[in-house]
Amino acid sequence: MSAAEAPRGFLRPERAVLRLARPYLGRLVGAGLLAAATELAGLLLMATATWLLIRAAGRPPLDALTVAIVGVRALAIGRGVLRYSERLAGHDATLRIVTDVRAAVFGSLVDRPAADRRSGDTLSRLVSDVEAVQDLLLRVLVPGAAAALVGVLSVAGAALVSPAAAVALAVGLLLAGVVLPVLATALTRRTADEVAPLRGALAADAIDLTHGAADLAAFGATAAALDRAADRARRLAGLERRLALTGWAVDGLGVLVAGLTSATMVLVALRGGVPGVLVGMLAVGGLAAVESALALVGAARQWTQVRAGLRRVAALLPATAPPASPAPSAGTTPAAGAASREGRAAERPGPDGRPVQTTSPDGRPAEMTGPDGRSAGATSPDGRPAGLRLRDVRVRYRADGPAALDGIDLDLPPGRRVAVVGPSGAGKSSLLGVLTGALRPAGGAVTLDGADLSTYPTDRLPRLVSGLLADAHVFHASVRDNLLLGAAGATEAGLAAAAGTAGLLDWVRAQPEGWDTVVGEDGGQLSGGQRQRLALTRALLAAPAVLLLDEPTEGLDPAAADRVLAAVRADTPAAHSIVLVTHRLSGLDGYDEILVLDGGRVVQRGRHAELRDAPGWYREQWALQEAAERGYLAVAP
Ligand SMILES: Nc1ncnc2c1ncn2[C@@H]1O[C@H](COP(=O)(O)OP(=O)(O)OP(=O)(O)O)[C@@H](O)[C@H]1O
Repeated sequence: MSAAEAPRGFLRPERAVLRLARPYLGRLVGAGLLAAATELAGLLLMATATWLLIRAAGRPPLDALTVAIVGVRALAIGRGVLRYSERLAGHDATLRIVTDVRAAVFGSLVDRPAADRRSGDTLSRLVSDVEAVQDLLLRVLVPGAAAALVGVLSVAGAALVSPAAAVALAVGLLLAGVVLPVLATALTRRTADEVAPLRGALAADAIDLTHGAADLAAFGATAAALDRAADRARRLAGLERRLALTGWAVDGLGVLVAGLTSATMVLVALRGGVPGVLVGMLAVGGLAAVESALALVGAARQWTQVRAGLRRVAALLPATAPPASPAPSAGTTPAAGAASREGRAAERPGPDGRPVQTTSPDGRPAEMTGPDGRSAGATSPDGRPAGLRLRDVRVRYRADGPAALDGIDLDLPPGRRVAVVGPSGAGKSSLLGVLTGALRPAGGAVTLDGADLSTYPTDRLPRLVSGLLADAHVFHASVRDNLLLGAAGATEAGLAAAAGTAGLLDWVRAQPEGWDTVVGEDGGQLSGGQRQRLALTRALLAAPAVLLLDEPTEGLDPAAADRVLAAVRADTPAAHSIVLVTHRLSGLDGYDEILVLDGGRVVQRGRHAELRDAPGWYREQWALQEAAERGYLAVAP
């Protein structure tokens, strides 16, 4: 939720939350009184112990000390009992209130349109944001109220002994309980405001770097993404150091205020002729009172930290302003850095650290180059680069397990379009894994323009061979940033062309934010089909020389799938080859070769018309899909 969604106005979020606390007001006040009694017991304990020590130094008869000795013991034990009771009462009241708040938030979320309910966001509101309510009550309100009450009572107590000392104490308490908390909040607010989104962005980085590792590697963007995450971690560490330093400085000032208050009380009491024993009690009592007021510094810090969560919770509670549409939050665009906006220089650093143009976003074919970056060595008889070649490739995931690929031969000269089909588990995705270099074959040879694929640097290979692989990760970033991952310098016209091919353009244009629409964690704000179209657009925009597509139309209805596949084939530059893995056999008639895999072996290969007429898996599947689709078309609107 954006800050725009938060209810505004003085203490509006706090008031909205506390409205739900009304039925438990008695319990809350009880907890506050117990907290104040605990602090007072501590203060009286110090004062009584001081009186006892000073009197005992004069060796009076034991009878004269008995009451004080019993008082010290009773206060020491009583303070522990009071502290325990206060915790019990405070948590009891707070957990009851939090239960009600959680129920109200849950009810409000359920009533919202599904599009507004991102899973991560929903969970965060129910868990961490509602915990902000708990912190407000237990760490801000209860200790704050207790410190204020103890302050008033201790000033009144001091006034009975010495009005001048009471004035000094009141000034000390104001400094410790009002000025220092305000100062601490003012000094840390801006830094604390930067820390929260940065932590969120770093958490999103962690998810994208793990879940999106395959996609980052496929587009050669791993190093850049790691650099960005490291940079964010460095910035966060710097901010947290600054917060800690400010905290220490404020704590130091607190100790100074306590010492100065106590010293001033002693001086004015002595000048006023107060007896020595009472002066000692004033000095120690003053120290204890200021120390309990210093708890307000921590409470104020806590308050600034929980306000963002409180605002989000308050926005969902009844009788608050209806929430506005969510806006993209800053700092949660991990892929954003990978891809910069149009107009900004957006090149990816090459292996030597200098920027390189990684793709051909305008649709020009990426040039086939050898592992050393120079133009390709081996050429086919007609003089064109030889492209990818697989010979007798074998893949085994476990040494003692069955072969996932067994004796695969494949030629992919530039411009060739090959489809790979077969039953589930036949080895189709494994074949793509071999082509990207992600899977090292146990036997056979994989060459790209005559050079062994494994000799290509990992940052160069993705520019030549990449695409839409299984379970493509969609980053918690804008549509634009998700797309620019594979083609950092792409223009808006390039984005529109690729999105048009994948059938995403109309949706993008219909969004108020257009290319800047944030798609949510793992594309959670998109439908399955939109998510797939986005991943396909990204693959098309990267425009590698060998485009790999693993089930690119998954989640699309048959008619849309046919449209997208035809557009992809038509719009892919003629010199680029395509390897399409699909369960769908329609639309394959334009492919140069279709491989039917089963149990890791090529059981049939040829063009669509040949395979359709030959007995085997392909013909059976074709007949089944035809019949199913005739049924679909008969009922489709
Ligand atoms: N990471 C892995 N570890 C172990 N075995 C694997 C792994 N990935 C795939 N396999 C096995 O290799 C074989 C081929 O799997 P692959 O994913 O290539 O098939 P597929 O044709 O793409 O299947 P589908 O159409 O269901 O996606 C299967 O028997 C599968 O169980």
